[in-house]
Amino acid sequence: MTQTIVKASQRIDLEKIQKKKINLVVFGHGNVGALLIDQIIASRGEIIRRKNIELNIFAIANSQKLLLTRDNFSEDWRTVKCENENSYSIEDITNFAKRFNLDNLIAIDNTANSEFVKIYPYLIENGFNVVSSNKIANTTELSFYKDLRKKLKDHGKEYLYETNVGAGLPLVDTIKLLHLSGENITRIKGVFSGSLSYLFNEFSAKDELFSTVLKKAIDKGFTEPDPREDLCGNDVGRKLLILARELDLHNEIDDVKIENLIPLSLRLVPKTEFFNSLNDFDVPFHIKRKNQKKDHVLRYVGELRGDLSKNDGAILDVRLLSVPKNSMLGQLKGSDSIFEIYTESYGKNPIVIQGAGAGAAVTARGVFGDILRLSDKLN
Ligand SMILES: NC(=O)C1=CN([C@@H]2O[C@H](COP(=O)(O)OP(=O)(O)OC[C@H]3O[C@@H](n4cnc5c(N)ncnc54)[C@H](OP(=O)(O)O)[C@@H]3O)[C@@H](O)[C@H]2O)C=CC1
Ligand SMILES: N[C@@H](CC=O)C(=O)O
Repeated sequence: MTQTIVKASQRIDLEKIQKKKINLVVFGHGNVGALLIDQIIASRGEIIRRKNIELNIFAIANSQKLLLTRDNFSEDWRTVKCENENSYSIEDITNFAKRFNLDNLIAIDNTANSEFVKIYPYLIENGFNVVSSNKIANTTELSFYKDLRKKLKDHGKEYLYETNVGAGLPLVDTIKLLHLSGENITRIKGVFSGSLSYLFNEFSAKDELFSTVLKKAIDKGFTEPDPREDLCGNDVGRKLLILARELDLHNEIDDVKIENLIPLSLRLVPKTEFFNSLNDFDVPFHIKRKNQKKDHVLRYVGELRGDLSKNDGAILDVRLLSVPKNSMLGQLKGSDSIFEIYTESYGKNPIVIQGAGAGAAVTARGVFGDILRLSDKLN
């Protein structure tokens, strides 16, 4: 009997020794970040059991406050008292990791902040890999994009961002693999935005006001933290640019020709005035809906085409189109995105990736997928 107990405890100790511990800091705990933290905490035991990988969230931060723990945060992380209520510096996190010899570090960016991405190089220098739902680092100047990749290479670190295009859909990885394997991608076309997909799918199918459907899209968490980023076309423009750069094309965001959906009268007004004036969308979009051919619907479509064998040969555009209801794009429902990927080997029939293109839960799940993929690679 005694012998059995000793053996059992020895086995548990051995499991502890073999367990791979991954140390995570989560920046941003809004719609996506908070769900991600909940998902990780809920799946922690199962991941230890199945993969022998222990996901340890040791830091959670927003723009003001930082929570740090030597143990893993648990379900009650929202009620944990912050010791420093006012501000923190990024060094508080890197120093904490050094002090407690934390390795296998992953920094997760669930902000939409354009300044925050400037911290990536510092994080990488200090031993962090990066996973991000934030699209900014991949869509600022090409020089930053390239320097970041060089920094990653120099420090042997990884940067994963599958959720940058198509939320939880396996799109970036598919494009990356096709391109790496020498497959010539000739064109990518689709409805890249989950929120605008929802907006036009609902608006085209029902007799509702544009502003009513828009408010629903915002409430459902499909839009960017600032929904004007979706409506002006920037978010779809960024997604196109991210895919273009995956194909080694040397484009900048200004190369994307974007049809801005915001009425001229609302383009320069302050945010509160914008949200108080959503009715200004109603008449112009009612006219667009009414003036279509029979059995046609509105879709906001992104397209990457041109001579993709040349670094500067791509044509990138984002337009509101009226398409036949029974076409592939016309049949979209809910917040589904659709991506048609045309390649040389697949000929006229594209590879099609379709599914929920927005929403906090699917996005958090996609970020979680990147964390697991990265965890597998770490020692
Ligand atoms: N919703 C979706 O379907 C999808 C979203 N994404 C991306 O996910 C990201 C997050 O979106 P969402 O959760 O809706 O955004 P939210 O606005 O809900 O949350 C953003 C979070 O980031 C924090 N934050 C802002 N600036 C900083 C900073 N400098 N340092 C640390 N934290 C900061 C905010 O904190 P504070 O409150 O202090 O400002 C907040 O906690 C965005 O980049 C979005 O593009 C990607 C794919 C799909
Ligand atoms: N606002 C975006 C969210 C994901 O990137 C969208 O609507 O697709």
